[in-house]
Amino acid sequence: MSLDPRTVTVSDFPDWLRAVDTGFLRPHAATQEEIALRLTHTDLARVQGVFDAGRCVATFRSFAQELTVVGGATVPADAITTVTVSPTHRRRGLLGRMMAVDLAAAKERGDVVASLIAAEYPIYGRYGFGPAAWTTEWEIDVPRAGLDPRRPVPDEADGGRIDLVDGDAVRALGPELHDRLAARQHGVVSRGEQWWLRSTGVHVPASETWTEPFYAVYRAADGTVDGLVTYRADARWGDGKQPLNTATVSDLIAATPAAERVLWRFVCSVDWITTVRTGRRAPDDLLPFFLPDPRAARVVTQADWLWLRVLDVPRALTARTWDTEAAVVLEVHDATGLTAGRFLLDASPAGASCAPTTRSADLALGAGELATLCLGDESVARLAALGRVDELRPGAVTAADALFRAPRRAWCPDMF
Ligand SMILES: CC(=O)SCCNC(=O)CCNC(=O)[C@H](O)C(C)(C)COP(=O)(O)OP(=O)(O)OC[C@H]1O[C@@H](n2cnc3c(N)ncnc32)[C@H](O)[C@@H]1OP(=O)(O)O
Repeated sequence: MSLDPRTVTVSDFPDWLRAVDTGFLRPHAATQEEIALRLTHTDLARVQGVFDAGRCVATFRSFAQELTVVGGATVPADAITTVTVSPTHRRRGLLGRMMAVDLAAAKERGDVVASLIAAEYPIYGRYGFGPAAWTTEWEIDVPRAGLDPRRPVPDEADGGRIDLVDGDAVRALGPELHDRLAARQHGVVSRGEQWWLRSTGVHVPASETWTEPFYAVYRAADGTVDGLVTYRADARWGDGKQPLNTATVSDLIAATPAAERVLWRFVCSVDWITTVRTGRRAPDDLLPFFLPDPRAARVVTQADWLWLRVLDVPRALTARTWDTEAAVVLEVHDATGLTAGRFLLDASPAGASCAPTTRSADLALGAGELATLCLGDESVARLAALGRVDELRPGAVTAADALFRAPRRAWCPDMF
């Protein structure tokens, strides 16, 4: 089999899109207009394909992204997406080949991490990725929640207000609000203009069906837009006259916990809504505790979500903040060589330094474990108990465990 791996050209692009649809098991429906539109915002230099007798059989794309790390700073990330290999060509190393090309380019460019949402858990660990942010979805049994249906939301004491708005308003208000979320929540990834156009129904691929959602913004007492929720409702009735509607939230972002509280209570207060599906939230989301009976929020999904791969150890570890003080020498094993080495991390609440060292190592770990730890969402002690972090100096696990932890869980609200 003579295969041609290459960077995709404009003339390759329609067949490349066809191959993506094949890999993701969906009917190929892209129109000429859609293909032309996608080309306007696709950096072809970062689109790879493998061709067999002129036909695309493998796809891979990356794009520039900013990732918020612990403490609110952002680092440049190499966001990987649309990874597919045709079922006729799987398990011949095509993904491995495309991944190596992309990660080498990302490292060369100066990206600090690579990021992706893994379709299946077993795929990406071998490339040095690890799950760095998990996600939880709840279903709220509204009648059980104990909220008072006679009260307006927000109540008068709040002083703020909620307005139903349209997609134009969301595109106007959303980016600034999202910037404020990103500044306070590690794990958040940047949303470019395309994200807003797609999520408000302006640019929807032909393979997807668009249903116009409801959008509501929360303005605090001083008029600042502090929150935005997007939800859709079904039309289920029991006995023909008993409303049993479910509201499914596709996005709820807020700049303050007070705004989160008002918006969740608002969705639960909509007449006819008896069930609320929350969409992807952080595992430690405040949501259940906004309800008088937190047990009314039942976990329906809990899973790994954002996977990271560290490309630059010193920059990944110095960009974040640290709540305690410790110096630890990490021996990083990385079969690809991208980050292998021994690094002295000297961290304190005042800042951190991290650089290659010849000192003896305190802890040994793989690149995937480092990725899993870097947003503070996993415990060093747990990884040590699993045999995935080796303690080389007594006490190092305890010290590193306290050091790496973040006050709140990481949260990546987006699929990309
Ligand atoms: C970020 C994203 O886009 S996530 C979406 C990923 N894509 C999909 O899930 C679509 C359906 N699946 C596919 O298209 C393909 O099976 C892919 C892309 C996942 C893998 O492509 P392949 O070319 O078969 O992978 P490749 O041959 O390079 O395999 C590399 C290794 O990963 C392993 N591997 C690949 N996919 C899987 C999987 N789904 N489960 C377990 N192991 C896997 C292979 O066995 C191989 O292992 P080895 O190195 O020990 O021999």
